[in-house]
Amino acid sequence: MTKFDKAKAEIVDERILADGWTRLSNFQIDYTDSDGETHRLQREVYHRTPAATILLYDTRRDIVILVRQFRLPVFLHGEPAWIVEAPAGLLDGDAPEAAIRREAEEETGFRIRDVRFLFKAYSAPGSSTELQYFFAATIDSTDRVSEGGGLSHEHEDIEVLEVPLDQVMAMIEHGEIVDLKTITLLQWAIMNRDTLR
Ligand SMILES: Nc1nc2c(ncn2[C@@H]2O[C@H](COP(=O)(O)OP(=O)(O)O[C@H]3O[C@H](CO)[C@@H](O)[C@H](O)[C@@H]3O)[C@@H](O)[C@H]2O)c(=O)[nH]1
Ligand SMILES: [Mg+2]
Repeated sequence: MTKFDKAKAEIVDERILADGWTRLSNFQIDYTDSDGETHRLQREVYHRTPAATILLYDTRRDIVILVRQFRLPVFLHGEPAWIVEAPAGLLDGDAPEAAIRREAEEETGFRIRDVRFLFKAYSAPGSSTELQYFFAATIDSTDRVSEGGGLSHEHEDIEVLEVPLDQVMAMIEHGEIVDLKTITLLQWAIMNRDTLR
Protein backbone atom coordinates (compact mmCIF):
# COMPACT_ATOMS: atom_id res chain seq x y z
CA MET A 1 0.00 0.00 0.00
CA THR A 2 1.51 3.32 -1.05
CA LYS A 3 0.14 6.87 -1.07
CA PHE A 4 -0.48 6.56 -4.80
CA ASP A 5 -2.44 3.27 -4.93
CA LYS A 6 -5.62 5.10 -6.04
CA ALA A 7 -3.82 7.59 -8.25
CA LYS A 8 -3.94 7.37 -12.04
CA ALA A 9 -3.69 9.58 -15.12
CA GLU A 10 -5.55 9.58 -18.43
CA ILE A 11 -4.69 11.69 -21.48
CA VAL A 12 -7.81 13.62 -22.56
CA ASP A 13 -6.37 15.82 -25.31
CA GLU A 14 -3.09 16.93 -26.90
CA ARG A 15 -2.86 20.30 -28.63
CA ILE A 16 0.34 20.93 -30.59
CA LEU A 17 1.62 24.43 -29.81
CA ALA A 18 4.73 24.24 -31.97
CA ASP A 19 6.09 21.62 -34.32
CA GLY A 20 9.54 22.77 -35.36
CA TRP A 21 12.82 21.05 -34.54
CA THR A 22 11.00 19.57 -31.54
CA ARG A 23 7.26 19.32 -30.80
CA LEU A 24 5.76 21.28 -27.92
CA SER A 25 2.29 20.15 -26.79
CA ASN A 26 -0.31 21.24 -24.32
CA PHE A 27 -1.95 18.18 -22.76
CA GLN A 28 -5.16 17.95 -20.84
CA ILE A 29 -5.08 15.05 -18.43
CA ASP A 30 -7.57 13.66 -15.96
CA TYR A 31 -5.41 13.09 -12.90
CA THR A 32 -6.93 11.07 -10.08
CA ASP A 33 -4.99 12.02 -6.96
CA SER A 34 -3.99 9.97 -3.95
CA ASP A 35 -7.35 10.76 -2.26
CA GLY A 36 -9.22 9.35 -5.27
CA GLU A 37 -10.37 12.77 -6.55
CA THR A 38 -10.13 13.46 -10.27
CA HIS A 39 -9.00 16.86 -11.60
CA ARG A 40 -8.49 18.00 -15.18
CA LEU A 41 -4.97 19.44 -15.45
CA GLN A 42 -3.05 21.27 -18.19
CA ARG A 43 0.56 20.28 -18.74
CA GLU A 44 2.95 21.49 -21.44
CA VAL A 45 5.48 18.90 -22.65
CA TYR A 46 8.52 19.38 -24.89
CA HIS A 47 8.96 16.12 -26.86
CA ARG A 48 12.76 15.75 -26.83
CA THR A 49 14.24 12.57 -28.30
CA PRO A 50 16.66 10.43 -26.24
CA ALA A 51 20.33 11.31 -25.87
CA ALA A 52 23.55 9.80 -24.54
CA THR A 53 26.59 11.15 -22.74
CA ILE A 54 29.95 9.70 -21.74
CA LEU A 55 32.74 10.02 -19.22
CA LEU A 56 36.02 9.66 -21.11
CA TYR A 57 38.67 8.99 -18.49
CA ASP A 58 42.40 8.67 -19.12
CA THR A 59 43.47 6.48 -16.19
CA ARG A 60 47.22 7.02 -16.68
CA ARG A 61 47.04 10.82 -16.76
CA ASP A 62 44.01 11.04 -14.40
CA ILE A 63 42.23 13.43 -16.76
CA VAL A 64 38.75 13.58 -18.29
CA ILE A 65 37.96 14.68 -21.83
CA LEU A 66 35.34 17.44 -21.88
CA VAL A 67 34.02 19.66 -24.66
CA ARG A 68 33.18 23.34 -24.83
CA GLN A 69 30.50 24.76 -27.15
CA PHE A 70 27.94 27.55 -27.46
CA ARG A 71 24.53 27.00 -25.82
CA LEU A 72 21.82 29.52 -26.69
CA PRO A 73 19.64 28.94 -23.57
CA VAL A 74 22.64 29.86 -21.38
CA PHE A 75 23.27 32.92 -23.57
CA LEU A 76 19.66 33.98 -22.97
CA HIS A 77 20.45 34.06 -19.24
CA GLY A 78 23.14 36.62 -20.04
CA GLU A 79 25.85 34.26 -18.78
CA PRO A 80 29.05 33.03 -20.47
CA ALA A 81 27.52 30.68 -23.06
CA TRP A 82 30.49 28.58 -24.29
CA ILE A 83 30.02 26.00 -21.58
CA VAL A 84 31.98 22.91 -20.56
CA GLU A 85 30.17 19.58 -20.95
CA ALA A 86 30.75 15.88 -21.23
CA PRO A 87 30.61 14.69 -24.86
CA ALA A 88 26.97 13.96 -25.71
CA GLY A 89 24.47 13.79 -28.47
CA LEU A 90 21.06 12.74 -29.63
CA LEU A 91 20.62 9.04 -30.46
CA ASP A 92 19.24 9.92 -33.92
CA GLY A 93 17.54 6.51 -34.13
CA ASP A 94 20.62 4.48 -33.12
CA ALA A 95 20.91 2.26 -30.05
CA PRO A 96 22.38 4.21 -27.10
CA GLU A 97 25.82 2.51 -27.22
CA ALA A 98 26.21 2.94 -30.98
CA ALA A 99 25.15 6.57 -30.67
CA ILE A 100 27.62 7.41 -27.91
CA ARG A 101 30.49 5.78 -29.82
CA ARG A 102 29.61 7.97 -32.83
CA GLU A 103 29.19 11.16 -30.80
CA ALA A 104 32.37 10.63 -28.76
CA GLU A 105 34.43 10.29 -31.94
CA GLU A 106 32.74 13.19 -33.77
CA GLU A 107 33.10 15.58 -30.85
CA THR A 108 36.45 14.55 -29.31
CA GLY A 109 38.29 12.42 -31.91
CA PHE A 110 38.55 9.51 -29.46
CA ARG A 111 37.55 6.09 -30.84
CA ILE A 112 36.48 4.28 -27.71
CA ARG A 113 37.17 0.60 -27.02
CA ASP A 114 35.18 -0.92 -24.14
CA VAL A 115 32.25 1.17 -23.05
CA ARG A 116 30.31 0.70 -19.83
CA PHE A 117 26.62 1.62 -19.47
CA LEU A 118 26.11 3.33 -16.10
CA PHE A 119 22.46 4.37 -15.78
CA LYS A 120 19.72 6.36 -17.49
CA ALA A 121 17.96 9.43 -16.17
CA TYR A 122 15.33 11.99 -17.21
CA SER A 123 16.92 15.39 -17.72
CA ALA A 124 13.88 17.50 -16.78
CA PRO A 125 10.89 15.22 -16.09
CA GLY A 126 8.55 18.09 -15.20
CA SER A 127 8.62 19.49 -18.72
CA SER A 128 10.57 17.38 -21.20
CA THR A 129 10.49 13.76 -22.39
CA GLU A 130 14.30 13.74 -22.72
CA LEU A 131 15.90 10.53 -21.45
CA GLN A 132 19.67 10.54 -21.11
CA TYR A 133 21.83 7.37 -21.22
CA PHE A 134 25.07 7.66 -19.25
CA PHE A 135 28.25 5.76 -20.20
CA ALA A 136 31.91 5.60 -19.16
CA ALA A 137 35.03 4.51 -21.04
CA THR A 138 38.71 4.54 -20.26
CA ILE A 139 40.93 5.99 -22.95
CA ASP A 140 44.56 6.84 -23.60
CA SER A 141 46.21 9.13 -26.12
CA THR A 142 46.60 6.29 -28.66
CA ASP A 143 42.78 6.11 -28.96
CA ARG A 144 42.66 9.57 -30.53
CA VAL A 145 42.08 9.10 -34.27
CA SER A 146 41.17 12.68 -35.25
CA GLU A 147 40.88 16.22 -33.93
CA GLY A 148 37.16 15.90 -33.17
CA GLY A 149 35.43 19.26 -32.94
CA GLY A 150 32.01 18.19 -34.24
CA LEU A 151 30.44 18.06 -37.68
CA SER A 152 31.23 21.16 -39.72
CA HIS A 153 28.18 20.71 -41.98
CA GLU A 154 26.00 20.94 -38.85
CA HIS A 155 28.04 24.00 -37.77
CA GLU A 156 29.17 22.28 -34.60
CA ASP A 157 32.02 24.37 -33.20
CA ILE A 158 33.53 22.34 -30.37
CA GLU A 159 36.75 22.71 -28.35
CA VAL A 160 38.18 19.53 -26.81
CA LEU A 161 39.49 19.94 -23.25
CA GLU A 162 41.66 17.74 -21.04
CA VAL A 163 40.82 18.40 -17.39
CA PRO A 164 42.44 16.72 -14.34
CA LEU A 165 39.75 14.83 -12.43
CA ASP A 166 41.12 16.42 -9.25
CA GLN A 167 40.06 19.86 -10.55
CA VAL A 168 36.48 19.17 -11.62
CA MET A 169 34.81 19.53 -8.21
CA ALA A 170 36.30 23.00 -7.79
CA MET A 171 35.11 23.88 -11.32
CA ILE A 172 31.58 22.77 -10.39
CA GLU A 173 31.65 24.74 -7.13
CA HIS A 174 32.96 27.87 -8.91
CA GLY A 175 30.28 27.73 -11.62
CA GLU A 176 32.72 26.81 -14.39
CA ILE A 177 30.73 23.60 -15.07
CA VAL A 178 26.99 24.25 -15.09
CA ASP A 179 25.57 21.38 -17.18
CA LEU A 180 23.65 18.92 -15.02
CA LYS A 181 24.44 15.73 -16.99
CA THR A 182 28.12 16.66 -16.85
CA ILE A 183 28.03 17.28 -13.09
CA THR A 184 26.29 13.91 -12.62
CA LEU A 185 28.93 12.06 -14.65
CA LEU A 186 31.86 13.80 -12.96
CA GLN A 187 30.49 13.05 -9.49
CA TRP A 188 30.11 9.40 -10.58
CA ALA A 189 33.74 9.49 -11.74
CA ILE A 190 35.01 10.82 -8.43
CA MET A 191 33.03 8.22 -6.48
CA ASN A 192 34.06 5.33 -8.74
CA ARG A 193 37.55 6.32 -9.89
CA ASP A 194 39.04 3.10 -8.48
CA THR A 195 36.66 0.85 -10.45
CA LEU A 196 37.85 2.48 -13.70
CA ARG A 197 41.57 1.85 -13.25
N1 LIG B 1 18.13 23.25 -37.25
C1 LIG B 1 18.23 23.07 -35.94
N2 LIG B 1 19.28 22.37 -35.49
C2 LIG B 1 19.38 22.18 -34.17
C3 LIG B 1 18.44 22.68 -33.26
N3 LIG B 1 18.81 22.31 -32.02
C4 LIG B 1 19.93 21.60 -32.16
N4 LIG B 1 20.29 21.53 -33.45
C5 LIG B 1 21.45 20.82 -34.00
O1 LIG B 1 21.35 19.47 -33.59
C6 LIG B 1 22.63 18.94 -33.30
C7 LIG B 1 22.62 18.35 -31.89
O2 LIG B 1 23.88 17.88 -31.55
P1 LIG B 1 24.08 16.62 -30.63
O3 LIG B 1 25.54 16.54 -30.30
O4 LIG B 1 23.40 15.44 -31.21
O5 LIG B 1 23.25 16.97 -29.30
P2 LIG B 1 23.60 17.97 -28.13
O6 LIG B 1 23.00 19.30 -28.41
O7 LIG B 1 25.07 17.94 -27.81
O8 LIG B 1 22.80 17.33 -26.92
C8 LIG B 1 23.38 16.92 -25.71
O9 LIG B 1 23.61 17.99 -24.80
C9 LIG B 1 22.44 18.72 -24.49
C10 LIG B 1 22.83 19.85 -23.55
O10 LIG B 1 23.21 19.36 -22.27
C11 LIG B 1 21.38 17.84 -23.88
O11 LIG B 1 20.18 18.58 -23.73
C12 LIG B 1 21.13 16.64 -24.76
O12 LIG B 1 20.33 15.72 -24.08
C13 LIG B 1 22.43 15.94 -25.07
O13 LIG B 1 23.02 15.42 -23.89
C14 LIG B 1 23.63 20.07 -33.45
O14 LIG B 1 24.27 19.90 -34.69
C15 LIG B 1 22.78 21.32 -33.43
O15 LIG B 1 23.33 22.30 -34.23
C16 LIG B 1 17.34 23.45 -33.77
O16 LIG B 1 16.48 23.92 -33.03
N5 LIG B 1 17.30 23.59 -35.12
MG1 LIG C 1 26.73 17.15 -28.70
